[in-house]
Amino acid sequence: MSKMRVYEYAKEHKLTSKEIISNLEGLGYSVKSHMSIIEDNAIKQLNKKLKIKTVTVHQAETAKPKKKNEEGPVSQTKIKDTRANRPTREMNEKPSGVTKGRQEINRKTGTANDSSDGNRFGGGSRRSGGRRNSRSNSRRRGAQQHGSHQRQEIRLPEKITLSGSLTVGQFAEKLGRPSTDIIKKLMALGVMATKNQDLDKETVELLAADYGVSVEEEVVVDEASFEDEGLGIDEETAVIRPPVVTIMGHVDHGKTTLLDSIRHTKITAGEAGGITQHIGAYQVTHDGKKITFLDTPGHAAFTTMRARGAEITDITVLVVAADDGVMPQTIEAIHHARAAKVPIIVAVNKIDKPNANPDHVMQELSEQGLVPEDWGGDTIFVKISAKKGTGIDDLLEMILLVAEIEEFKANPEKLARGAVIEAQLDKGKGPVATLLIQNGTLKIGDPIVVGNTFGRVRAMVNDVGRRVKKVGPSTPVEITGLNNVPLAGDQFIVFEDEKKARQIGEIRAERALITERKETTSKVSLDDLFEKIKEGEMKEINVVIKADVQGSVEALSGSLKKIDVDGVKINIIHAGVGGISESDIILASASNAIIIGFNVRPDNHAKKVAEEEKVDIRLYRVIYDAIDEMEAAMKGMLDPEYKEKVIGQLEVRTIFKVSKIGTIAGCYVTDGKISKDAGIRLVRNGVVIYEGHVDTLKRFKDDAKEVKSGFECGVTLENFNDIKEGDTMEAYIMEEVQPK
Ligand SMILES: Nc1nc2c(ncn2[C@@H]2O[C@H](COP(=O)(O)OP(=O)(O)OP(=O)(O)O)[C@@H](O)[C@H]2O)c(=O)[nH]1
Repeated sequence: MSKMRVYEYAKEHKLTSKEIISNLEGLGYSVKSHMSIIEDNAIKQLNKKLKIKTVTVHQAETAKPKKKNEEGPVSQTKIKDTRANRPTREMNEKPSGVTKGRQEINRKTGTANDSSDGNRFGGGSRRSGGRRNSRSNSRRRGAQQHGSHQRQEIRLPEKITLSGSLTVGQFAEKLGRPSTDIIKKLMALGVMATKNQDLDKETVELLAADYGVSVEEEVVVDEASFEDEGLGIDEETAVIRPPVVTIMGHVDHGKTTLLDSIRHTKITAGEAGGITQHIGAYQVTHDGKKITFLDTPGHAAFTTMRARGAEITDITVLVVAADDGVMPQTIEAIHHARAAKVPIIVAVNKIDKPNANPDHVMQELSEQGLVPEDWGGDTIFVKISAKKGTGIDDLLEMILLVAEIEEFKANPEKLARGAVIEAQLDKGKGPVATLLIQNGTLKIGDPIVVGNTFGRVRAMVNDVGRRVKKVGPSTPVEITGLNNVPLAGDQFIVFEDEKKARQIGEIRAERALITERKETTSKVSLDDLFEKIKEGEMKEINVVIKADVQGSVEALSGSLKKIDVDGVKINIIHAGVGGISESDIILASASNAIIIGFNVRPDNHAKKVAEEEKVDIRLYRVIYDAIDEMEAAMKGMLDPEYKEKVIGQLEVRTIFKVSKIGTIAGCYVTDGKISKDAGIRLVRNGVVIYEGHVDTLKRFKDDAKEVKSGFECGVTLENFNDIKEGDTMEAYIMEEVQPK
């Protein structure tokens, strides 16, 4: 028997590398990793042991503590006891509305601003009490001996719960007291309140304290910030999911070639025959196991996703060309993968090249801390030729091996969660987004919130262009049915009902708008603007874009930037979320820009300023209308090319000299026509002796716009009187050459 690696032995015996490692360790061997070599002797011992002890190993496995993605069930509410005993000082810091009344309360009752005195509302008898409200709760709840409480027969609750604010009526209901009691109490304290008036948290707490009732604050989990919850992976029910792999490396080292090579040789079994479709990610099957590859190589995309909070990559394949070695972007890629704590597999590419030097690559990478297993390290190196397809199977096998060790898991039975890989606006389909399912299963019809937009999954198409009805974890799928275009890296969540999805989607859009507004108000700078205008000679149209959500802003900016009509481009000087404001108008006015509003309108003040400043505001509800109109406007804006078109010929038959007017040529139109706005070339004996414009054109005594062939007319020329009988006139116009 010869020696073999741990994973090879595991594969042969249909066990996991982990199991083999723990068995070897049980036999007293020290094993570094799944790539470690097992010597002949150990194999013999292992064979012997496994026959007897396989069961034990499994038991040991199940008893192990859970490792990754360990999260408890997501609880909806957390109860926090805020005990109604707040320092009076806080009240004085917030003098507004109902809250303001409490300041007066303190003055009236003469209660000291001191938290040790809990009886802020009580008046005479209370003031001498000096007890802390929270401590006196039970006594008061019981006998209700003092003041108005004596008359109340219904027992007060021990505590009430509060989330946000309560109306007077709601508060009364919670206490089991008539609203009038509460209103009276507030009145006594100098606050005039109606039943429907909102009481803020502090007021509720103070009133409750006065009744000796404690207040528990219900902290509702903010469902609109679903990113904060994590993916909700439940280890108890989680099952293994395919790994998601990103390929990184230096320019020209073969990332794209590798992605293509894997895709073409390994299209998901059963899906062969489908039409390869670029949706930003694809899945292949190797040894009956799936692997998902993100189709956008390079760390820019990887980092953009991460910057947006989406951590979708499980494994990084670092491509290094064997004929070029470690390059700046190779090192960058290592840093990015490390920052994301993603395991790295090195693919030493282009080994088919005569000058390939894989050892050199290994040595250079060792210096970066990626030491090959053969050299005692723990980094997997695979030698490949992406071009020739060499070593692709080995690479896939290593990816599956790492996946086996890492145990990437998800709960297919849950509602789907995940991230956007890419998204765009399709002319026919509307917003289209490729989603990667990270947990749960996504189904047609699912109400979904994606980034700051929402919708209902209308259709799903997989990476080979097939329509699918549901997709599980680690699967990329292109969906339609969203209201707007999300951004790559945005996260998504499916809700049970559409109403909820809409509600959450709207909250998120609103929040994004507020954040955006805060950011943009400080960004606008006229100085920058003038700098930009001074730059270069290139003709460009300045545009300010305002839209309802960030997705639309980006979709619109992206499409407008792509418009290029004979070298004239659109220059977006400012783009933001929110209504069109005065500052947008001023900006547009100063930079001679057009404002494009998508699903937003200018407020009245902005409208007025726009009129004064003569700023053009264009409002659209369909992104494509905006783009089409801009393009058309740009065609009109180009310096038009003109060519002359002769429209008529005239003969000068008589001359009238009129002192005040000058020379009137009595003409006959021999061909075509003459029009008032035509250009005229006066030709005498084949020589052009005048070129200019018609001054007056008359039929008998009346002004005429045009006179056609076969008719007579009187013509005077602009600043020219030397017209003679027998001259001919050529009438022409300049015609714009339409751009193709
Ligand atoms: N001989 C050989 N050439 C290869 C191999 N893999 C890629 N190439 C060639 O290397 C060049 C660059 O390959 P790409 O796949 O475009 O490299 P990339 O890393 O995606 O490059 P960027 O997209 O520019 O970052 C192409 O001409 C490929 O044909 C290989 O295994 N052997």
